[in-house]
Amino acid sequence: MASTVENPTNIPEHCPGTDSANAGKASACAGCPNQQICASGPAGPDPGIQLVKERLEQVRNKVLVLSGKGGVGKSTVTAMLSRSLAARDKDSNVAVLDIDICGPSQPRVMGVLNEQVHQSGSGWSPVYVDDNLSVMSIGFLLSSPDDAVIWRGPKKNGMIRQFLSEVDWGNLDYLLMDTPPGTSDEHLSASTYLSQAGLTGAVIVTTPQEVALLDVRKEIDFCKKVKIRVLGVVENMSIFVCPCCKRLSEIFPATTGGAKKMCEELNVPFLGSLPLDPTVARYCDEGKDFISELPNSPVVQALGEIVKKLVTVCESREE
Ligand SMILES: Nc1ncnc2c1ncn2[C@@H]1O[C@H](COP(=O)(O)OP(=O)(O)OP(=O)(O)O)[C@@H](O)[C@H]1O
Repeated sequence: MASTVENPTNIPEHCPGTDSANAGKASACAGCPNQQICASGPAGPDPGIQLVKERLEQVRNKVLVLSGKGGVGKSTVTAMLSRSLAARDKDSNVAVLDIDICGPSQPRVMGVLNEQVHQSGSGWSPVYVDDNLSVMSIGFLLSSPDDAVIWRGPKKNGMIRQFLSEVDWGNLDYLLMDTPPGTSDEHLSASTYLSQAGLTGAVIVTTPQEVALLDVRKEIDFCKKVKIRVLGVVENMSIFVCPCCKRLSEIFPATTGGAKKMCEELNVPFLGSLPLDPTVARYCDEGKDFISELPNSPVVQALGEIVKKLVTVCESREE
């Protein structure tokens, strides 16, 4: 669990966590390369919090991407936002950290499925999608994309700590962190480790129907409880434009007014809506950059507006 861990697979499955009174002393600790460090350290705030703060000092905006429900397009939106942020200013540096430990999607969506990460003296090197766009994901550490990651909380916690404290991102303008749906171990770990590092806030992705919005309200409540600023809500798959007849259909009807109305009620920024476009799904499955290939698509146009708002919201904190 400490910064000296050489290989994340060394972390015992039932690791009690470094801030546990049992750290280094539990039966699960036997054989762990960090047993002595954990046993000798004071049980108190995790030293990883300071390591993360130091490592992310040169990352200007740290943004969590959250969703209440699964399958609403959070990973897709994370990838789209990162590509769009990187494309709008070639002098900026953007990165995606995939902390969806059990369901990493970023290697596929970003088109770097078979890449591997390398370790250097200054930490893990992320995988570069473009000169100014990089990705780190547990997917790069698995021997096959079909491998299942079946880990309990403390082990996920250790992995997230490593990702946040040991990746050599260099100078970054935006680090977008793709999380699993809901509010689980990964979210708690990330919010704890980022607590001193100056987390900019969270973007929440939803679809328009009430069943998804219900969970977004819980996500917003989670953010309030752990003091994460809600940067805004993106409504994904809001409308479907038929590629043949151009008719508009609401595949997921906004029976209660959709995300915009909810944002007004809860007084959080609404960043915009993205249409449902089968080309997007196909391009993401193939890991292709549709932003540069389909600049006139309604999704890319809408994305441009969302990114503009997101940048304004992020910069407003930096005054
Ligand atoms: N705007 C869109 N138009 C068309 N397809 C989309 C759009 N957004 C997402 N999709 C597709 O919807 C599916 C689910 O998206 P994605 O994997 O990003 O969801 P998710 O919320 O990250 O899911 P989970 O967190 O449960 O893994 C994917 O096949 C993706 O290509």
